[in-house]
Amino acid sequence: MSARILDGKETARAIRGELAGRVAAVRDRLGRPPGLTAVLVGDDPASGIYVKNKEKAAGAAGIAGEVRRLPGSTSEAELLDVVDALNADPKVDGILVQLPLPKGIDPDRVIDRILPAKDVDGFHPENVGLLAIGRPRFASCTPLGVVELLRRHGVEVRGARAVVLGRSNIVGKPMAMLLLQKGSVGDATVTVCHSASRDIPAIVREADLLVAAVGRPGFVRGDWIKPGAVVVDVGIHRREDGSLCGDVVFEEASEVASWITPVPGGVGPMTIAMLLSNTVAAAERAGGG
Ligand SMILES: NC(=O)C1=CN([C@@H]2O[C@H](COP(=O)(O)OP(=O)(O)OC[C@H]3O[C@@H](n4cnc5c(N)ncnc54)[C@H](OP(=O)(O)O)[C@@H]3O)[C@@H](O)[C@H]2O)C=CC1
Ligand SMILES: Nc1nc(=O)c2c([nH]1)NC[C@@H]1CN(c3ccc(C(=O)N[C@@H](CCC(=O)O)C(=O)O)cc3)C=[N+]21
Ligand SMILES: [Mg+2]
Repeated sequence: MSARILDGKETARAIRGELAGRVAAVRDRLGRPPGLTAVLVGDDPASGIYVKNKEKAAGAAGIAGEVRRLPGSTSEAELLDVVDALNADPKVDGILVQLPLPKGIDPDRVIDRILPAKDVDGFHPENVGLLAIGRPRFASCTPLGVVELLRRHGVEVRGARAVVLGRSNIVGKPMAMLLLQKGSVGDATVTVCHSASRDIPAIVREADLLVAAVGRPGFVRGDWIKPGAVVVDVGIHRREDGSLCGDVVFEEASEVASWITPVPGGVGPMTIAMLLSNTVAAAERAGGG
């Protein structure tokens, strides 16, 4: 069997198109477009690429996207001042501080400082808590993108045995929480694996839906996949030849799965689409809308 492709690039394009009407309505009501500011500290090359992609996508959707580039020598206090200024800026609906931050800056202190109503990454404890109790406001963009990608391809999650590989606050944990939500895109039976989990291949073999977010290239092999399972690969790694690959050996898994995400062109573009969608939602709520 050859798996069908969960096309994140095309789906993200469609979502950007659908946001246009909402962006126009915000412009009418507020007299300005939705605003998103990404803060990039230091010059990590991968972070630089992601932030540039976000800026481009924002522009394509009619959102005023700005990048604040700060030197790697920036102190935590200086970064907190920048966050305070963005919190107070009425033209900024969404704030994103690109992770990882340089050593010496505590990411938790920075995330805690972002106004929850502008936290379009969905990393602030208030937004994480709202998701955990089934009242999501802003959910983390990557897992939200996964769920939206599945929904738009008609992939049924309800009742499925889902296995999430990875428990990070950005991907694994919120992914598990979204799949666990009551109704609509949730209602899965969720297992979460991490570095202390025993016999991961055996756990993965039970999965109807697998989400791989371990950050290890080629970690998941084809013979771990249950025939007909849905495979979502969040991992992204640059090979020595410059090409990209995921946490799953695509060539093997696509022989067994029913649906699979490619890398690139799968989860990555959906992450950015959800960031834009969260930003438009923040703008819609701004000024009492
Ligand atoms: N496409 C996109 O939009 C995005 C892609 N990514 C990519 O997704 C991947 C994961 O990102 P992120 O969650 O931030 O990564 P982290 O490194 O923060 O988390 C990795 C998780 O995987 C677990 N893990 C690591 N090694 C193993 C192992 N050998 N066996 C079992 N579990 C293991 C860790 O366990 P423990 O907790 O025990 O340490 C941890 O929970 C990366 O490749 C990243 O680049 C990330 C964000 C967005
Ligand atoms: N505060 C914060 N929020 C994030 O959402 C965040 C972050 N920090 N730090 C890093 C991770 C990683 N991440 C990606 C976004 C887009 C692609 C993406 O566009 N990927 C393309 C390819 C990109 C390329 O060509 O390199 C694809 O998969 O097709 C990938 C990864 C967001 N993250
Ligand atoms: Mg995100």
